[in-house]
Amino acid sequence: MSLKAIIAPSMLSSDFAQLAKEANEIVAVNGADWLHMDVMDGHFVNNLTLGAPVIQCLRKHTPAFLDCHLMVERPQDYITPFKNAGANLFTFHYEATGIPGNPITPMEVVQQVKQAGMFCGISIRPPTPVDVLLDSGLAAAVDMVLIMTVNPGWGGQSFMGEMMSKVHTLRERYPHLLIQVDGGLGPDTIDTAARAGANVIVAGSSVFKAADRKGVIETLRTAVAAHAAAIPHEAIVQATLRGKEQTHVAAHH
Ligand SMILES: O=C(CO)[C@H](O)[C@H](O)COP(=O)(O)O
Repeated sequence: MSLKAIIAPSMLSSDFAQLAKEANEIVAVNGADWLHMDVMDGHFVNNLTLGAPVIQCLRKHTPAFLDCHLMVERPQDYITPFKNAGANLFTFHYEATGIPGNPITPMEVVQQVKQAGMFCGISIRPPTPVDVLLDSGLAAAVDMVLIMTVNPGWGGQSFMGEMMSKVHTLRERYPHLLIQVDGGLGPDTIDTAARAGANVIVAGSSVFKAADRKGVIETLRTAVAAHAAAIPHEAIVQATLRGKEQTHVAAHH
């Protein structure tokens, strides 16, 4: 089965006190593909959310694909804990590496994530130009690029349409790349992102605050599918579909 769009609701907007229930429902009942887990350390961003212990607990309750977005300093310190906790995808920030306090290069982090056996994503904040991912070979080395469409830290912010030029540049250079966008995505902004070439959509408040969560997820999927080709990353597609199927099976027993 092919997949043109990956819809990843941000669990930051769910009820953390009922995380496992919310996670399984959003996949098995509402049709999401991934669970987007916002990991914030209170240093790289001002907010503090969850870490590997919560991922490990959640993994015991759901077989769904766990898309972990690490908004943390020293991302390399989290690779083994997240792998052991059951994360599928480990996305770290370019800006957290290659700096005086953390001189490890982003490419070294990519290699370590892959050696650990996870898919690897790299993210850039709004002020960071997309060029840093191009000639460095980073966009070609990772499984996914995450273009932030808000300043990371909080859900419920407004979508920054001016980030779409980054998505467009990446899509032109890398027709097969998974390009994730995160921040302010919903039915009102999805067409702009889909037209630019995004095919992995994080949506927090627009999904979890909706009366019809399934309808919002379907709207996002349809908009992306209108512009996207089938995702050619076979390993990620298989892991996604396996996670969905097993979540459906578990929910109906
Ligand atoms: O990474 C994030 C914040 O840093 C969140 O994933 C993002 O903001 C999603 O929330 P919303 O869809 O409500 O904007």
